[in-house]
Amino acid sequence: MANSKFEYVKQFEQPDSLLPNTWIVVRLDGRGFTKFSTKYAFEKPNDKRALDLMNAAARSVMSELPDITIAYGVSDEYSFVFHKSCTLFERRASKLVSTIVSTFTAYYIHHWPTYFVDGPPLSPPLPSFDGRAVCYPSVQNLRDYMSWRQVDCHINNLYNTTFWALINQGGMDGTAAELMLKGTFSADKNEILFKKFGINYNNEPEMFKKGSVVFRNYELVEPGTKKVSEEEAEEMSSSAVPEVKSKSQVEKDKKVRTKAKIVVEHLDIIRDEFWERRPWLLSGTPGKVPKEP
Ligand SMILES: Nc1nc2c(ncn2[C@@H]2O[C@H](COP(=O)(O)OP(=O)(O)OP(=O)(O)O)[C@@H](O)[C@H]2O)c(=O)[nH]1
Ligand SMILES: [Mg+2]
Ligand SMILES: [Mg+2]
Repeated sequence: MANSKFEYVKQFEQPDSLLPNTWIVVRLDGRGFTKFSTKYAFEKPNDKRALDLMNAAARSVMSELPDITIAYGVSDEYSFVFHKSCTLFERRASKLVSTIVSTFTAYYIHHWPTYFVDGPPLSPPLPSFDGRAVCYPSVQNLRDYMSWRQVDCHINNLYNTTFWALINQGGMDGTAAELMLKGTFSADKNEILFKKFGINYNNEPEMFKKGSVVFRNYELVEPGTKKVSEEEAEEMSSSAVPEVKSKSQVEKDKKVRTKAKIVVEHLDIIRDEFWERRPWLLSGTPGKVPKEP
């Protein structure tokens, strides 16, 4: 077919492929959730319904996109990780980000009535999310990114738990609570919680303290057996030439991934153990699907 005289406008489209052979993290974040959480009376500082809803939406995203290796969520944000060998959408940033953000938003709204059973139904302005993609060249960089988010979760949660205890149980107003916490360290906050309110921070729900990690579950590897150490994983995935899997291997991996159960856990992802027991997360090759009991 002959080109129309308008077709030249295609030249204005810019390529936006992400750097090959790097880990892609797409992080989304709720737009104006300070206001949104007030509108729907989220419990302070943590609303289990809201977090379970975020996790349900993330799990739905993962089941629609088998290329996602792992996801981590806290508060109104979620990070989705693609293996460095991933070639989905030719690694085009806008396609990856817009697909993840719109799929997540659609499921957030879809699952809303399951988690907010008693409250008012959603009404405009409806929840929306922004998103960005960042490339990390090494396993160490990727793990440091994940650790950064989980440390952030811990710091914010300890602060918020203490802040709201001072207000709800201590009868302080926001300004006084803020002033009291100014310049305090973690140990001080733990002590305030315990001495003033008898709260042992360690006994707070794991989801609040650690955030949520979503991944495909295969048979766990016993530590000390067939584990892939961080160095080995780094070696496996640090080849200068991007790993190219055959089409049939890609299809086979996809089948196994689709079969695997997607789980939501609240685990320490900073320490080695989490990664060592789940070598498939960094190797990119699916593990063995556990037999039904
Ligand atoms: N009460 C309550 N609020 C929450 C909960 N989770 C998230 N939020 C709110 O969501 C906000 C998320 O912070 P940000 O993402 O930094 O801020 P934002 O208001 O969403 O603004 P932008 O992200 O810049 O659009 C928190 O400050 C809380 O106000 C929850 O479980 N309970
Ligand atoms: Mg936000
Ligand atoms: Mg946020």
